[in-house]
Amino acid sequence: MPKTGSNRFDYRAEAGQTQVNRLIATVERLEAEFQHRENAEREWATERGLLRAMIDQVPDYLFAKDLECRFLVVNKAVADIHGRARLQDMIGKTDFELHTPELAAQFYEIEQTVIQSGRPMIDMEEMVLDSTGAKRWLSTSKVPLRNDHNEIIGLVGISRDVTARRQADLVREEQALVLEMIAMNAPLGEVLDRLVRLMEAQLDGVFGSILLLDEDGVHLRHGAAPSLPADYSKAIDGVAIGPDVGSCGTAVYRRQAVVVADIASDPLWKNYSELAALHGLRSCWSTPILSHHGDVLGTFAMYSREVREPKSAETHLTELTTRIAAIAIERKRAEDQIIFLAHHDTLTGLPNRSLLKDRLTQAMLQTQRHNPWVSVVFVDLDNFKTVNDSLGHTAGDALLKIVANRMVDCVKATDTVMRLGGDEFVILLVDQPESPDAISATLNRIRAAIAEPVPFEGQVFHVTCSMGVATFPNDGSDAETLLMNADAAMYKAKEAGRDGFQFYTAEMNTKVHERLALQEAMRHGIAHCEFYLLYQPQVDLQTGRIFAVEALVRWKHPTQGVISPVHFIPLAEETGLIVPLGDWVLNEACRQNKAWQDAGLSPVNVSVNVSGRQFHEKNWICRVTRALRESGMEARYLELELTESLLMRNVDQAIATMKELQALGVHFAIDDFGTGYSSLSALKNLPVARLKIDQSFIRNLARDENDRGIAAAVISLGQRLNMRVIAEGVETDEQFAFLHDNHCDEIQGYHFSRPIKSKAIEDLLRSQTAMP
Ligand SMILES: Nc1nc2c(ncn2[C@@H]2O[C@@H]3COP(=O)(O)O[C@H]4[C@@H](O)[C@H](n5cnc6c(=O)[nH]c(N)nc65)O[C@@H]4COP(=O)(O)O[C@H]3[C@H]2O)c(=O)[nH]1
Repeated sequence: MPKTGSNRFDYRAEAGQTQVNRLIATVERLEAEFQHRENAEREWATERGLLRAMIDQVPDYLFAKDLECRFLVVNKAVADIHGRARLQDMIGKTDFELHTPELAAQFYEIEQTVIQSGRPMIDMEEMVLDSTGAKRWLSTSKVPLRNDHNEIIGLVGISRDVTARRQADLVREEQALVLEMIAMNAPLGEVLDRLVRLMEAQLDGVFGSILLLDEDGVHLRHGAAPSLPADYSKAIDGVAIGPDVGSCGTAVYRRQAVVVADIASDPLWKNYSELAALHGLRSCWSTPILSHHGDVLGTFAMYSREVREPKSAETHLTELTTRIAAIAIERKRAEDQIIFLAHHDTLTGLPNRSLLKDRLTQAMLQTQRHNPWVSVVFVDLDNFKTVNDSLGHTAGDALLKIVANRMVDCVKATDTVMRLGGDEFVILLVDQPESPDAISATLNRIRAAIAEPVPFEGQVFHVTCSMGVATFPNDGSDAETLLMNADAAMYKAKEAGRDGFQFYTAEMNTKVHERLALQEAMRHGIAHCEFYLLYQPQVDLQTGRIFAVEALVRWKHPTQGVISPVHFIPLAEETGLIVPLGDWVLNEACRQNKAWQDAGLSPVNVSVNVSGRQFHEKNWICRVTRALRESGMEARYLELELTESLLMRNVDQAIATMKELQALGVHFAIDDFGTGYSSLSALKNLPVARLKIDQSFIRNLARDENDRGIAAAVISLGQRLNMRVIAEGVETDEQFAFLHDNHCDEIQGYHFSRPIKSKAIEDLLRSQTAMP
């Protein structure tokens, strides 16, 4: 560049160069700065974008509000829950534009507290309605929003949707309440009602209904439907289940859940869609309620006014609630069953003793108002014990059931037949006209019905009954007296020959007292040796010789004189006094027989009657061996007479006991043969040496063709079973001749000798010993 002549120029040029350089530097700096700022802005935009994406993708609700609680920032979740498509639509809004005034005011108050106090609120539970109107539970934290100068300029909030947890908690709490109700025996209707309401509270726009399956297993009955239209519930009450009976009838029929989303078009509802439409019901899903055994107890149905299906959470909740309904129903049924069992006899299903006084008292109260009579009829079966003992308990039970049904069939629906236990029944006849004839007509019907033959497992047996009647108000003014008097009348009917009835009369009470007195006197008599034995000879028909004597007990009462065993043995058996008395008889009979032998008389057997009560004593065998040991009499001279019914009660047990005694040498005879129901096979296995034909067949031999046939058959049967056959109660020459002609082995009866004292037997045996 030229230096001379151009100093100014140079200067200027130099100056210009510096300026340019500076400019360039400035431009470059600006450029760099600009670049830097651009970079920073780009980074900032990226960061903002990331931040936005982040807060929008968080499922929780995030927002910031200014001091007036207007939205400054919201994330997408907030816009969604409020049904806004764009985030901007939320900015500047307050809760008063989004929620009900009450809810908005509540939010406003809380937020102002946060802003003014500067203290955050953490994890508050609050309920909001979403854009669809559904309830949502939020767990919300709100903290103050501050600027760089630490001044509060608003608040920041974050909310989490805890609706599912909250619902589960509520359901659990409600379920616990319902279970508590079940445990506290609340009425079933109330429990089911609560369950339905629980479901309704959880599922929006849904009405619950519980139907119960009737005992007949076919019809559905109303259980609970607090929100369904009452007319609709009424219309479906009693509907029969089937393959196309709406949702519920079909669910029970199929034993599986049935979901009908649109009642109007579903074929399962073809017969009921009109009814549903009438009440605005559009969808129905029904779940069968199953017992823990898998039996259907009813249905749990949810109706809605819209076409819809249950969501999986709803199905889950329905299943859970249905299980609780099952527990409630089963519990109620068990309770009903317990109450029924407590008041009813399990065998016959009739009311039992526990209801008797109550029913009787009620009947008497009614009577006082309307004035007809109430009769209490005590019924006792006459020969039930024989059937039960000889044919076993199954036959006995079957008989009781048949007899119970027959009695029920004979009386009016308003009368009550009750079983007291065993073969004792009480019938309560109410609304009786004041006429003994009308009562007699009813009782005769009952008597005839019971006496009808009873077929059982190929056999036919007969029972009769004895009945005693006491009528209110004449025969007693309270339940207790009436029952006692009816009982006394029944005893009278027994005494009068059974198979009949007696009306109570005042004298009967003395009979009852007499019985009690007799029992007491017998106890005293045993302790004071008032009993003694008579002996009745048993004679061999071929040789005419006495081969045995039967020991028969007598009671010498200090004031009443000698009492026959017919009068005291049944009572002794009933009260258990037969055990000590029977022991005494056995010991005395053995002692006496040994004494005769020791006196040099030809040895005979001694036959002793044994009652069921004695035979079933645990140490019966020991008692017999002790009697033998103490008397010194050989076992082969002892014969024990057991009745046919006693033996048949438990044949195997009887055989075992008998065999043990037989091994010692003791013999056995079956007494009163022909009055029970021995089976031939049982008879064959019994270790019995002798059959005693019951005297009732001998008594009428001369007159009764049947009795002659029976006696002849028993003789032949016994002999074929290798037993000796003895006829008892032989009184007349004709009887004797018949038995002789029919080859009976032995006889016992007044024809030869009455029961006589030991001294008289001694004389008879002595004369026999002297005979060749
Ligand atoms: N009409 C009539 N009767 C006759 C004739 N021959 C005997 N008798 C009676 O018939 C009964 C026979 O005794 P059973 O059938 O064992 O019937 C006995 C027996 O079942 C029971 N019994 C008697 N003593 C005892 C005993 O020591 N223990 C037990 N468990 N029962 C006894 O009392 C029942 C009645 O005994 P009894 O009054 O002594 O009556 C006796 C006897 O006196 C006759 O030709 N005509």
